Amino acid sequence: MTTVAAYAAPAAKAPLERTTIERRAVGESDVLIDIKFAGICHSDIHQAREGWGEAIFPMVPGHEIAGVVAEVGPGVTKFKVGDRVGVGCMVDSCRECENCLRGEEQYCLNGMVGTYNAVGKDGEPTYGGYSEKIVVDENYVVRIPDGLSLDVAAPLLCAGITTYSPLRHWNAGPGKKVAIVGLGGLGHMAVKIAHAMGAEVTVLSQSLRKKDDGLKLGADHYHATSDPKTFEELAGTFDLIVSTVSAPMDFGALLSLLKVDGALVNVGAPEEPIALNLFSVIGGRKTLAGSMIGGIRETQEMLDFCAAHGIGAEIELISAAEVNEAYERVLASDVRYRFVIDTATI
Ligand SMILES: NC(=O)c1ccc[n+]([C@@H]2O[C@H](COP(=O)([O-])OP(=O)(O)OC[C@H]3O[C@@H](n4cnc5c(N)ncnc54)[C@H](O)[C@@H]3O)[C@@H](O)[C@H]2O)c1
Ligand SMILES: [Zn+2]
Repeated sequence: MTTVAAYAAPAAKAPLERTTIERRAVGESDVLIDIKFAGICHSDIHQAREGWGEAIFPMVPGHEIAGVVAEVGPGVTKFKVGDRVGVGCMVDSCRECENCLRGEEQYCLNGMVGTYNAVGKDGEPTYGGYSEKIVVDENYVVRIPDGLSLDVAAPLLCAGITTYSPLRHWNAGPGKKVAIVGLGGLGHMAVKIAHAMGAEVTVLSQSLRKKDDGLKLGADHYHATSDPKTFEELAGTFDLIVSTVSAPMDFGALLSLLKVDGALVNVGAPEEPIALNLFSVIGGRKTLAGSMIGGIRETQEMLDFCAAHGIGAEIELISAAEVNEAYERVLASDVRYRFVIDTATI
């Protein structure tokens, strides 16, 4: 076991504070990673404040982890000391169910093991990336390509894969009109990735406040959802809409923007349910779907895609002591576009 410094929420809604945690000894197929950077995902805040239900405390959030391999177990074949690596939202799964076997471990029928706020196969709680080091089985670790700096790569491990996966699955690409709802951490990655895939990209944001940024990120069009004219003008326009909004939205209004056979894919995880009039999917044979992160193989594919297209996150690098302030700014939609903790400051 190794004692490492970390930032943890001691209880629901309590501010995060510096503490120490134990990491397990490096086992047969484990790698020990020196964490360099950890992104702050809105899911960290939902969980640290028990917005999704009862959680495990103390909680060390962080599932956008970028670092360097410091030690490998005797059975490790994929990584060596010094490799640049990432860890996302899961650190284990059953490896035997049909979903694990086809590389979609995020949908493990026996429950994936979350990077934090979960219990590992050893019966111990898992602790996430707001810490100096982490020990992870090599099968749940991905390689960060040389062309990507670790700081801008960290958010790809959740925000990147969560948007890449549905964009791929629903075939975003040339000739497709794709709308991204919400221009936060996930939304800004979705814009960059959909643009790189060759789609015609529209941002649907609450206001036009971030329009210049959105166009620079790769959007072709930018509209405010607070303006009723947006919904008149864009009715029946899109093949695919990806919603990244962290609060309940009017999904009926978004569905009206789809073409016949279009799909609205929600990746946002609001704490409250929504009400939906089902006539909004009947008319136009529309699909309302969801998507959760991506499998390990697809996460590697996404990192390679991002490196090939020169895509990293737009980040604001902060020290660990600034994490509570950063949470408030995320909640106030005041982030451009991902806070990343420099873990050397823990
Ligand atoms: N499906 C998954 O696998 C997955 C993975 C990561 C995050 N998430 C969830 O996705 C959501 C977004 O995460 P993020 O890290 O990008 O958060 P974020 O805070 O960076 O971005 C959320 C965006 O939603 C906008 N927004 C908030 N309230 C709104 C409202 N009422 N109307 C319109 N827009 C509104 C914000 O302005 C912001 O642009 C969170 O709920 C998070 O938990 C899901
Ligand atoms: Zn996340």
